[in-house]
Amino acid sequence: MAAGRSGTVACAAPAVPRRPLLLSTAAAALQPGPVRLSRSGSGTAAGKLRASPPDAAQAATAAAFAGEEEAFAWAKNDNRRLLHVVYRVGDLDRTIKFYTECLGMKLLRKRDIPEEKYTNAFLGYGSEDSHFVVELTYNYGVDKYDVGAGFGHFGVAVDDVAKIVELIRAKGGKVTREAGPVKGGKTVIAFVEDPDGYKFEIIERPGTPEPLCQVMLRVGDLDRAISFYEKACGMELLRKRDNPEYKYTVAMMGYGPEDKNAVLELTYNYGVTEYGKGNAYAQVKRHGWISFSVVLVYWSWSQHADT
Ligand SMILES: C[C@@H](O)C(=O)SC[C@H](NC(=O)CC[C@H](N)C(=O)O)C(=O)NCC(=O)O
Ligand SMILES: [Zn+2]
Repeated sequence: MAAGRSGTVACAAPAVPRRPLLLSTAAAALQPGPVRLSRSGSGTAAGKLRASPPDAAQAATAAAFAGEEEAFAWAKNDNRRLLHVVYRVGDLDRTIKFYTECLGMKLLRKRDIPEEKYTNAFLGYGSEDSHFVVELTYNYGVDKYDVGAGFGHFGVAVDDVAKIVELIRAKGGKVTREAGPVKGGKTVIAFVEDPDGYKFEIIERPGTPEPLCQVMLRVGDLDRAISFYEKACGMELLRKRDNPEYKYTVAMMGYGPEDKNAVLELTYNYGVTEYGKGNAYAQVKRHGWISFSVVLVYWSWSQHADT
């Protein structure tokens, strides 16, 4: 059984105002006025996060933010980082084996939620308190997902790309692009695929403190995407580079220098304004877009709502 793939990128914002946070971001532009976040239903992520119009009490709380500018200012002034990226896999042990034996990640924790019929596993290059990690979701009985083109790749920084590529090949991993300088640049990269077909760009960047260094998403309008991640998520545009020879522009967004922090790599391919439903990308973009800000604000809120 296959299902559309979707994923979200979550952030932590350890220090946030102690008032209930209302989602008042570019995402709320889809609904009049600020909206409140809540968990409901029993989606794969232990209840889907929903944004819903506020009732009178919530509207009163919304006064806590004088307006959109203040809400955006909050996003900008917060001390935050990219926390984890969550996506679905068809066989948890198969993926854990590949990520630990071929990509050098550690299994950080695993939790089974039988009542919701899914199991999560967190893997990364260090503790979740200080590193960007992956959160894998296995839904009982779903062994295959439709991986399409809106999601581009994860980036893993290593000391020696060629060596990692040979290790992956020796272990039966799928190398889709041999080690060598990136087209139009100098950085040595390679591409491999994990057992579900998610692409990993192996990037030669010795000594980085954050080996899981990129999530690449293809976007249909780069300026719109940059504005969202700046305004709604408080990210900074770290670098923008046009590659006319290869007809794409890339923008790196994040909360700190690219060589020390995980970043969102937004790729605009000339003339491609959306990544079709057929490959389940629209909801990944929309889902990632909404749940990105929802998870971002929810995470902050949930950390303080009960204190
Ligand atoms: C900055 C670094 O992390 C990159 O990922 S650049 C790699 C480069 N990207 C693209 O070409 C993006 C456009 C492409 N049409 C797409 O949608 O993925 C890349 O993949 N280069 C290929 C190579 O062989 O160098
Ligand atoms: Zn990349």
